[in-house]
Amino acid sequence: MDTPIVILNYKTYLESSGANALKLAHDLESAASESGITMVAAPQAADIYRISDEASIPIFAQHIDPISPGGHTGSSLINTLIEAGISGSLINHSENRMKLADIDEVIKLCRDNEIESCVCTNNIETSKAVAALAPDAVAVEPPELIGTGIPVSQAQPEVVEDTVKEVKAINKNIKVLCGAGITTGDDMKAAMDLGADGVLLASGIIKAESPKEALLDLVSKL
Ligand SMILES: O=C(CO)COP(=O)(O)O
Repeated sequence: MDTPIVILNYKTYLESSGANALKLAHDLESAASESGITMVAAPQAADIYRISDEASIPIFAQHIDPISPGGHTGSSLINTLIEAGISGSLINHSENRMKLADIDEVIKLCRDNEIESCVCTNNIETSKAVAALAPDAVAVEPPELIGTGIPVSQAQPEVVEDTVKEVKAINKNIKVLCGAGITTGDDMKAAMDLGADGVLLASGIIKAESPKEALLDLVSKL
């Protein structure tokens, strides 16, 4: 089996913005090299180049717009994000939801540009719908648990287990991650025991006193 994946969604916390975004990237870099676990940073668009210039870690965008080059003021163009240093993107995060047709368009843009697509979903049913679009990964995150510190893998294990089962039945090549409230080694181990390929998380690491120690604790039970 492939190694577990950790994606850290930087969101728009001050602790993960600007100079702090780079500091966190170095924490991810050293935690990944000490643990051997793949750790991906998903910073704000404005911080992507800063991180790719200074750190050696995979970087995902938090969002890509379903557009081609031209007149789209204020949008995030995939070509520019790739040049800035991304190798993948989150799509349809609960805090930035998209229409189904636009999700499909962005998955295709990622495929055509040979970068990874990770579509966020809110439950088992939307995970099944998205699996039909064949992204590289689906990340199921019940919105009511996001930012609460209550881990989906322990509070709603059936959501993780059934999403894995249903998505893999549609397309076994799609990786299934879970997120919302994931913080500790026990939370991540519970996710992996339920069949997940990894976790997508934010506040538990970003708000920790030592993000690097929190990352090492996260993967300590694997
Ligand atoms: O939305 C999330 C990651 O994309 C989860 O956020 P928290 O880890 O803060 O609950």
